[in-house]
Amino acid sequence: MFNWLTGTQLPPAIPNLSLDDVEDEDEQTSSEEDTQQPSAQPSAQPTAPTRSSSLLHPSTAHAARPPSSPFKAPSAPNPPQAESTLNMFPALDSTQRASSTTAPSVARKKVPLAPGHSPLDWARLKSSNTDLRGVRQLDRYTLEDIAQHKTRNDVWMAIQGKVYNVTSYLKFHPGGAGQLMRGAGKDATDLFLTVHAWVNVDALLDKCLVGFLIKDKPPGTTTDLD
Ligand code: HEM
Repeated sequence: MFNWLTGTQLPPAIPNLSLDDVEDEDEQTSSEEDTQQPSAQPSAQPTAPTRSSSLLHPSTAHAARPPSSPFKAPSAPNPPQAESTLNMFPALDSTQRASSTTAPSVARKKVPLAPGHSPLDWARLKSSNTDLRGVRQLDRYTLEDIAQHKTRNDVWMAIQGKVYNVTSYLKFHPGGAGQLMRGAGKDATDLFLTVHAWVNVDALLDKCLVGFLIKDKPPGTTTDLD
C-alpha cells in the first residue's frame, strides 16, 4: 500500500488487510512486468490499475513487494545532534525561509503593541482625516534636512527615495519604536530592506509622505498636495 502522506511504501502485514490478495496481486504484477504481457494475465478487477503501473515508477516497483518479514526491527536512533544545524529544516540558508536567520546585525523580533496600536488601528488612523505629515505640501529634502528630524516627537526618514514623517507610526511599528528609531533622520533604505524587504512601505506610510530625497536642493521648489 502506498502512503500518500509520507510518500513511502507500507508493508502489507497490517491487520484487517487481505494479505493473501495483496501478495497474489504483487505476484501477478511482477509477472506482468517480467513478461511484458499485461493483458495475458487474468485479473479479478481488470479495470483497476495495478500499483506498479499507476503509482510506482518501474525502477521502484520492487519496493512494493512485501519483505520476507513484514516487521522491521527498529534501527538505532540517530546520534544526538542538538548543537548541529545540519538537520534543520528548512536549512538556515534555504530560500524557504522568509528571512535568513544569519541576517546581519538585526534579529527578527516583534514586540507586543500597546492596545489601540494594531495594524488595523493604524489603517483606521490613516483613513481618518488626521494629519500624519505635519507639512502643508510635498517638498524635496536633502539628507541634511532629514537629519533635523530625529527625536521621538519628530521622526523623519527616507526610504527608497521618499521621505516620510514616521512620528505617528512609532507606536504602531511591529518591531517596536526603538527599532524604527534606528532609521531616524537618515536614508534608512538599506536598513529597512535588510530587516523586511517584503513590507510595503508605500501602502503603509502613504499618509506620512512629506516629500522626496534629493542630493542638492534647488531653491523654492515644492509640489502641492491637492
Ligand atoms: C528603518 C528602520 C526599521 C527597522 C530597524 C525596523 C525593524 C523591524 C523589526 C526588528 C521588526 C520585527 C521583526 C520582523 O518581523 O522582521 C519589524 C517588523 C515590521 N516593521 Fe519594521 N523596521 C524599520 C522600519 C519600518 C518602517 C518604515 C515600516 C513601515 C513601512 C516598518 C514596518 C514593519 C512591519 C509591517 C513589520 C512586521 C513585519 C512582518 O510581520 O513580517 N518598519 N521591523
